[in-house]
Amino acid sequence: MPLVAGVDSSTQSCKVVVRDAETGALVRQGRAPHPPGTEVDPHAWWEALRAAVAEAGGLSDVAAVSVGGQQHGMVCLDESGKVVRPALLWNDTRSADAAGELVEEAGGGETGRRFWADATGAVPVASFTATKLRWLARHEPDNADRVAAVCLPHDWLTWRLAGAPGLDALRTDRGDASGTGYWSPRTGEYRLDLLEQALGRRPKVPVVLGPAEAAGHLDPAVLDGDPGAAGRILLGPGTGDNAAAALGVGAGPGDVVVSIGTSGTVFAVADTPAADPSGAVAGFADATGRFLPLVCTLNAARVLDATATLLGVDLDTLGELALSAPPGAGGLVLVPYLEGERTPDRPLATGALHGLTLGTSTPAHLARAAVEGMLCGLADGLDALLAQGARADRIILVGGGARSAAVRRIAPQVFGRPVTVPPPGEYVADGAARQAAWVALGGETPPTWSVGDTEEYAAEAVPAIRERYSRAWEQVLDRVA
Ligand SMILES: Nc1ncnc2c1ncn2[C@@H]1O[C@H](COP(=O)(O)OP(=O)(O)O)[C@@H](O)[C@H]1O
Ligand SMILES: O=C(CO)[C@@H](O)[C@H](O)COP(=O)(O)O
Repeated sequence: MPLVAGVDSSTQSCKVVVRDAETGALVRQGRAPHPPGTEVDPHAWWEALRAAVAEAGGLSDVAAVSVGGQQHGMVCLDESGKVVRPALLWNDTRSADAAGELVEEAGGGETGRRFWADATGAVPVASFTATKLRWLARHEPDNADRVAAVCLPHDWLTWRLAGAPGLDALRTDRGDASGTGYWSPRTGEYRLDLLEQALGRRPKVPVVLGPAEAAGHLDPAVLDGDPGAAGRILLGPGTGDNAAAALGVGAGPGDVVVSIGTSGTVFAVADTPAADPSGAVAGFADATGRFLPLVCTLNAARVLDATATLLGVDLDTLGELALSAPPGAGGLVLVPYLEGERTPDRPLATGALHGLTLGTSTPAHLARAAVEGMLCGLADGLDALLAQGARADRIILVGGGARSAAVRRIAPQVFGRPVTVPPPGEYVADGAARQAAWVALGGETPPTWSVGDTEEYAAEAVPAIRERYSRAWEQVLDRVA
């Protein structure tokens, strides 16, 4: 039984799974935390990956390994392959003005947004790599001048696993390339003109591999591995974490995945590329050769973390409190823009609490409002996805937040549709492992793995929750400068 490994280098932590390549059975796993903040030295991801791999029992017996990673992060390398500055992550909003500039330069307004949606599948927002490069050019010109290559978190980790063999060896895949702002999912080509427009020069970019094309071999020395493994362990192309999650849950036509991690994402696997000039839906590519129209919010599981901290309770108690309050929380609405927001595009916004009365000033009402507010942002994302032609025959709920019973039970009330919840698991790492199995075993499609027994959560829709939220979300303050 050949084994394969999958890595999820996500915002908060690194997770590694080792699975049977043919059946998908879980053999062993490990995890390690990432540092907090929206600017992170990539070496911290490397150390976390090493620790998670060690906890998972090493990689010397696997046939292939693939890395799934948080999307968009700007990893700049100099001529010698050294990291130029800490990476700016997808949730770092300092490049909001840069996003506006890029849209203006393309004609501004509807014209500018349509240009970018047609050229790259998505309208620039602060999350995308291109806007971070523009920020670098404006604010750190000396660093910008040193950039010889730019890549993404998963590209860099794959390259490190290969032994960092020179900038020409950088590899990526369609899924992650589609979040840069300088690659077109429609043509499958880089738009180096747009990269140059953003940064003022054309650094090297990773070669974009096909869905099951190997990125090289693991250098056993880098993980203190068995030297006998040299040249034997294949590296998969890897992909962005959402594309990996789609592979991990086996999403197909008619499925919409809602992932509640640090980010909240709502996405579908599609046969045709999306180009939404409103900017709500990003027309990404997936990890199988298809497309991944996606809506992303900056505020998801951490809204629950923050509310639990505010109330001085743990996450389970927060969930119990939320379920003890009535649907709609008696009119209390939490607008959850704790990190600014990406969808809607309000990078400077802060959160707000509306509808406080003596009656709603209870821990239970606040807990309920937090869960509902977070889900309302995702429900708006679902509507935007449906407006772009996606079908939602089934909604699959994953991510750390899906471990909350309150989230699972309140989601159908807010979405107005039942949700399907696979067993708790690491679906990004699983998707990366499934990609690795595809690379190791070959074939036209990835091997068929079962996710196990899913649970269905159904409930009567409570439209009043979203109606009240829709009147509240615009009424927030921007953060103090
Ligand atoms: N039982 C739970 N109830 C609510 N949230 C949970 C629970 N367990 C984990 N989480 C949330 O999961 C989040 C991490 O999710 P994860 O999908 O691993 O994030 P990321 O991929 O962005 O690093 C944490 O912010 C935490 O609040
Ligand atoms: O920016 C996006 C998608 O466009 C985020 O989904 C990141 O990919 C981070 O994901 P998590 O760490 O929250 O899973």
